[in-house]
Amino acid sequence: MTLDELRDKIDNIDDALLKLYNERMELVHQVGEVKNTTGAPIYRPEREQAILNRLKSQNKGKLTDAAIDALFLEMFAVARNLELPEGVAYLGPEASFTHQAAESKFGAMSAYLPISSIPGVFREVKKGTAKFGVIPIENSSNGIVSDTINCLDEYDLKIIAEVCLDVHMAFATVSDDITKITKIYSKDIAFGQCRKFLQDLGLDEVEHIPVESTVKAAKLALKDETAAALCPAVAAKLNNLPIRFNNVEDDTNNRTRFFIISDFENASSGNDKTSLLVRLSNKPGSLVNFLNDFEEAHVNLTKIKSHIVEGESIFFIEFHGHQNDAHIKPILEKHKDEIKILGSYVKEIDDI
Ligand SMILES: C=C(O[C@@H]1C=C(C(=O)O)C=C[C@H]1O)C(=O)O
Repeated sequence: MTLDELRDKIDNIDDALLKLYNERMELVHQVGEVKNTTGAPIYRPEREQAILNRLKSQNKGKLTDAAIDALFLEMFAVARNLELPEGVAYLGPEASFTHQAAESKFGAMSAYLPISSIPGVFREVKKGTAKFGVIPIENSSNGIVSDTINCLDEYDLKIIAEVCLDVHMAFATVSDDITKITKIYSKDIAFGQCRKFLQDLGLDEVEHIPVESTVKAAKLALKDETAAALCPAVAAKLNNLPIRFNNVEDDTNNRTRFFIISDFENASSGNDKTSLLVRLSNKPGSLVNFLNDFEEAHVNLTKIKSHIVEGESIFFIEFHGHQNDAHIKPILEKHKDEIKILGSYVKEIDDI
């Protein structure tokens, strides 16, 4: 086929897609009307996951699973935004990893609100400035984010989804001669994450200047030919700062898990995880007794971390299943005075 013939065929497919998209949006609108009569939330992550699973299982074409996610998640986000524009507060600044996590769920059409602290994200969702909040919960190298646990304890909001991102750092500078670099800007934690790379390039001895965000690091490095930034590739691109090396972190499996919080509870998807905060009485065996109930019901516990809130020890616990599942509900009911259910949501990963 000639180029023109191929392009004619593509144009015909795009025309058909446009018609189908509009037909689909009309149906989503009708679903929205049904939801409005009952006050049900527009966003249903478990329904979106079911659609993605179905499509992936029947897919026979060139699209990979990741490509199906990318195309359809964006379409879901567009559909929801046509129904009700979504405000998404995230731990900023722009181009932070949390921003990337937010965009992976809420697409290009949502109204994003960068917030400078984790408690600030919770406050804005509670006030209703934003319908959704996105915050980090744990990193594979640095562990649990205490601020997030404290806020989950303090605020009456629900975890409605989890997102896991690979965390990669880039080394970016306007200089084309690495030996002329005299200072490196980044977040304090990132210098430690890239220590071996800096040693290998003889950059461990130059001045390391910690700044509040990697985006700020990129901005500062742009103005100075003797400076470089350690920052996510998107932060460098956003500031037109040339990337010299990609993936410079020591642990290339470095991952961060994020929670999406809102003011509603998800229905069961059949593939869920639940997070709890547990305050047990200070008696011998109370933790073992609590955990035994899960074992007896064959519930797969995936995480247990102790955490101190205002001098008091609490446990952050996660398990496979939904809070309304028949084998889980009685356990949560039995311990209702000791637990705070933080949310049940579609399981994206087994554990970080
Ligand atoms: C249309 C619905 O609402 C939203 C949009 C969806 C979609 O575009 O398919 C799916 C789930 C919801 O987030 C629905 O709940 O079915």
